[in-house]
Amino acid sequence: MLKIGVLALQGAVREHVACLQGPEVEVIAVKKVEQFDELDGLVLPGGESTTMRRLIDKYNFLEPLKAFAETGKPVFGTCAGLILMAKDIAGQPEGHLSLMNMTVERNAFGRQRESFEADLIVTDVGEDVRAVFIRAPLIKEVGEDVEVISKFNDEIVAAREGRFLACSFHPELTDDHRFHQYFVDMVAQAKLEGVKSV
Ligand SMILES: NC(=O)CC[C@H](N)C(=O)O
Repeated sequence: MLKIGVLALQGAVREHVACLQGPEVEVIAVKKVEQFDELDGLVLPGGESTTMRRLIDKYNFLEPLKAFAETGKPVFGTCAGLILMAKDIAGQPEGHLSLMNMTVERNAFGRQRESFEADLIVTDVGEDVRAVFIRAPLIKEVGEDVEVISKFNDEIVAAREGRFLACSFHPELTDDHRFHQYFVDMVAQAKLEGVKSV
């Protein structure tokens, strides 16, 4: 049985829990730092990244989150979660968790396109993955070790760097669970291989 946590400070927590739950996965809504110890993988949901960061600081989650990522266990960030994972955020002095070597731009689609849906090709996931974008960020630049796994209109909307996965849309808001299955497979693989020693 794999144990996957969803950071439950703010945002689309319930939806991720529903998508991940399955015969091989126990899902835990993470509300206390002590819960990190039992997890094999972690999802950082969409929501509002500045609010999430405020709550991360308020409840002293920053160091435990970084420590969890350091163990080499997989982390998956969607939308605001992707923003939390980026090393650089355009227009801001520094990133939050700074896990992935990429620069993101928040609210990159402008007011006219606050939310929309599209079918995307996602490497190793599918050719017609339904993606819901809500005040979505874009990945403007990636470092060498980052694999771009999906683009929309030539702009990067999903990427993977080793055991870190991120997308700018909301796979948890559709009935298409292939993106979550891809992450579950990453978690299973990492558990099999063992985590990196810190
Ligand atoms: N749906 C989302 O998660 C939107 C992210 C939000 N625009 C932010 O900057 O945090």
